[in-house]
Amino acid sequence: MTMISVNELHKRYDGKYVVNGISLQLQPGKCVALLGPNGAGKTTTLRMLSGLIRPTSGSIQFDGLSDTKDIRHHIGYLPQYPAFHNWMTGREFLVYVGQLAKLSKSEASKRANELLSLVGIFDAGDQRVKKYSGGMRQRLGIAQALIHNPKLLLLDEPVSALDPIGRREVLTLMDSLKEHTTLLFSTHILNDAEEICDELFVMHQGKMLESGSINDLRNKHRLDKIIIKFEGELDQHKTIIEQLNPVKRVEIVKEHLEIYVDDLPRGRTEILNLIQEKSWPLTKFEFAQTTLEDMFMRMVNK
Ligand SMILES: Nc1ncnc2c1ncn2[C@@H]1O[C@H](COP(=O)(O)OP(=O)(O)OP(=O)(O)O)[C@@H](O)[C@H]1O
Repeated sequence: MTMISVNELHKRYDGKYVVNGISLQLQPGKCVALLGPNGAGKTTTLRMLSGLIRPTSGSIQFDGLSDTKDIRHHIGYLPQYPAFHNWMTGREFLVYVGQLAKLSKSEASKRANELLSLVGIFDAGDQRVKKYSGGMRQRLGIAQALIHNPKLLLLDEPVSALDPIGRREVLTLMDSLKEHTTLLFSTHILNDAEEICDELFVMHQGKMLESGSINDLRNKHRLDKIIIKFEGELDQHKTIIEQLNPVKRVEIVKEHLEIYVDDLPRGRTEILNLIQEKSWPLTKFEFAQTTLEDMFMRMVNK
């Protein structure tokens, strides 16, 4: 069964498509990261999924429902920059949000207690929000998003603004929430995605570049490379190496040549033969593999 199914979603601002035809499916019980550099269109996508803004075109189906009004009851959303009433205590804030979500005062109060303990700030429940650390504020933000017991939790860059301690606290909390709800969160840091998720959507310039399990994507982007270094100029050597058959691409990185090959044994033999034939003054010859990180960094730096 699919929890949310998105087809050819577009959003246009000022004549420009900032989300440009993305399709995705989210299964219940999963934790999925929406990964992309700044400006990729992650926030816009999450806001469309949460029903806060309307798509220019395309469809979003939630559990078979097609009306965006219905969707909102099932979705909890934490914006990138959540706003709190700083003069309230954490508990007062959650009771207030609970009442906005149409809970009675006593239900809201019970729910506030449950959530304060779920997100690990029960002891700080009677402190004013203005005294909270960044990590505590995000945890309160997550509690707020869970107030109506949503089936799907959307978190927009929940750890990006936090220091390492806050980041750790919130990632640990998110990891534990996976048992209760389906989780989709945006980030521009692959490590965060890998730490708690099994699946990735990779966005860039409004498009979905990749999607799938982190393991599958790792295997897909694993390419062998040979790193070599010579004394002297590299440009000429690069051009000659590029002519070899097993060589797919050559890059100059920090005075090294990085040679991507699709057949490592053949690539190694042909490159070594060439070096010998030309008597190039070799100072380094090393093997490595590209990773998902490399793919992401190349994409971001394009
Ligand atoms: N309301 C708006 N009006 C005009 N342009 C917008 C609006 N909202 C977003 N954009 C533009 O859409 C593009 C995508 O923005 P979005 O915030 O969705 O990206 P993002 O991947 O979440 O990036 P970030 O991590 O920086 O928030 C950006 O170029 C942004 O300037």
